Amino acid sequence: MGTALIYDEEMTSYKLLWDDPECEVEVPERLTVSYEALVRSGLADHCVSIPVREATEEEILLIHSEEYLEKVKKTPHMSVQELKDFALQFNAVYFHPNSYHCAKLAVGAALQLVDHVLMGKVRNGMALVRPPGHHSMRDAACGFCTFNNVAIAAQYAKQKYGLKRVLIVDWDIHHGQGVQYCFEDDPSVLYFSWHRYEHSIFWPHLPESDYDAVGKDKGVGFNINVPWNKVGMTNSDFLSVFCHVLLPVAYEFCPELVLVSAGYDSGIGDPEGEMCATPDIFAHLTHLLMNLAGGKVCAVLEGGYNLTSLSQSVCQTVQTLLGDPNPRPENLRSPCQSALESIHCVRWAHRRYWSCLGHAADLSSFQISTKPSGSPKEAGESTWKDKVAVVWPEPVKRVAPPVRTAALLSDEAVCPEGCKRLATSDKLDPRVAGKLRENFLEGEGDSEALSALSGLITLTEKMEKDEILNGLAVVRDITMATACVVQHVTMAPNNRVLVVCVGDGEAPSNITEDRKALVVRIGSRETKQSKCKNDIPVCLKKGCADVSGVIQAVFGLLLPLGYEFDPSLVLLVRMPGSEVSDGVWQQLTGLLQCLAQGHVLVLIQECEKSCVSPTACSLLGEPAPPLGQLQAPLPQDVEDMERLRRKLLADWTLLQTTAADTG
Ligand SMILES: COCC(O)(O)CCCCCNCCCN
Ligand SMILES: [Zn+2]
Repeated sequence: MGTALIYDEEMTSYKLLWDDPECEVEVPERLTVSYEALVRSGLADHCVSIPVREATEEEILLIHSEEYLEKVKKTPHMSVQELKDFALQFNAVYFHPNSYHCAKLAVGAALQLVDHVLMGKVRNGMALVRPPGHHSMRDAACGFCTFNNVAIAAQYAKQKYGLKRVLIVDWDIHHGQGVQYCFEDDPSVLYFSWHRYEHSIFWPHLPESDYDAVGKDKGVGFNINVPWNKVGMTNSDFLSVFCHVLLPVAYEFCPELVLVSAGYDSGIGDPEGEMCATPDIFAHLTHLLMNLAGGKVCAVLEGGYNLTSLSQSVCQTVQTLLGDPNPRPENLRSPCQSALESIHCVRWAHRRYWSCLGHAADLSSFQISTKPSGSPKEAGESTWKDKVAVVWPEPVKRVAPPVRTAALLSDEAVCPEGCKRLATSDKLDPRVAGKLRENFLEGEGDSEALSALSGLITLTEKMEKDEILNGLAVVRDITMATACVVQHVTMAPNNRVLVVCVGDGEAPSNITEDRKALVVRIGSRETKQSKCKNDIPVCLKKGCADVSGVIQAVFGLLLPLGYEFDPSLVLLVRMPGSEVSDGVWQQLTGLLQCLAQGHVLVLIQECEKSCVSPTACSLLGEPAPPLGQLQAPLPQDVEDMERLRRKLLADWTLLQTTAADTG
């Protein structure tokens, strides 16, 4: 199933016809540079091109009032002066004789995307539209927006397809207050937005953009605002919010559709956002959403005003939607204090509504930073032209290896559909063979074990050379196999391997303190083995059968650790007898491909070969099936994980969830 791309140059046929410093950033070139970058990079050719259409009045009226629609319908016939006067009644908008037509196309594009995804014609997709949508309200245009494209799409999806749960992720740097107003009392639409706020001195200066606006009436808990109270937020701040706020809640909510208000003014170089997150971060944000809703992700363009940053970020998003491997996250470091305060506040504000946040530390432990004095920043004070030109490195080229998934299986086993069987090369380098015999086979002449281990070596070497992206191996002795891979990979100077052991059993013995291997074990009991710092056991009372517990561990511990460790290879080991469900296993296999440029090697014990095909599906890029709405994790497990997290804070900064954590 493919990735849809919806674009029509007709949406570039309106622009600002007079002087207005507030609106001059919103230019037609935003769309052309984005589309041209997709064409130039070859990504557009790999997408399924879907035509736009005009939204019908009925569809627009899903969100907007008749009065408002009637007003906007008059704009095509207005003079420039009348357009200017008409715009004055709204906040930060402009109109053009063609903007109504384009606004109907923008809505229609979003609905075309939703139709094709929900009818299963494509897996996911992106709509490049203007005018954007997330500020417009029932009766008003606002912030360059005429109709609320994403809000209409959510309502349309519920009405036409009977969806019960829709997630809207708004990573634009402005608060989509228009979306919040539409759904704040609606528990079927979970709206998440982060936005530049600076304690409301940033536009649109709304108190209801703060973290304590959690929704109303039946909708309490279903509106999540993460205010950025400082500029300069980085990739680390963004990933921390995804791991410690959005994703645990999104998995508990279990949406049937994910809509992304994909604004790229949150990226570096943008004059509105003034943030520092680099374009490749959008590959990770997209990837982390792609195992929700069975992969049904619809990204709809909102803002983004630095044409270079915008076009690079759009390409990063589409390339990930297409399933290409993610770039390795560059030099992640600690989230800043202000971001940690925001994370702490929003987790605390939602602690009663989401069981995954139930243990969020209360706010008494620190004073929220004083709201700085200072008047709201108004346009003209330092228009975007005055801002210092920001530069950043071109994102690394992301090339999908010729073979996506290789399988190392016993001769009689059937190779899963789509995988390439790895021939256990009998021409093994005699030195390697000698080493393997010496280290792992105690010299016994077990040629089958030797060929299995040598097959593993071959697999890892082919991944290192980017000949294959990922792989799975069915082995007889999983502990030996793990130790063999760890030893081989860590021989190379700047290689690092993240070992994720799912289920009980002893971790490989050869884990050293040199931070070239990090082992995270998710199981049911503390193993007796003395643990070095790089061997982290996560204990769940009910073991890996506990879906909520495993998901809690994945987002609260495993992914932050994995991102900070930044391995060159992920080794995912399914310990024999682990009661992990195929669904959870597939989620893990899918999510962990966000690390190590997707180089994930899965080890499965011979007796567990029934999970070979679900594993292969995930390694081939199939989205994992939804897990269902999650129950609360066991309080005991939550406490144990919290204690473990606090213990690890000294060495791992991405585990922080409160400003007090650095104490
Ligand atoms: C969905 O629209 C995309 C967007 O969120 O980027 C629009 C931002 C409007 C920003 C308006 N600035 C007013 C500055 C006042 N000093
Ligand atoms: Zn914006």
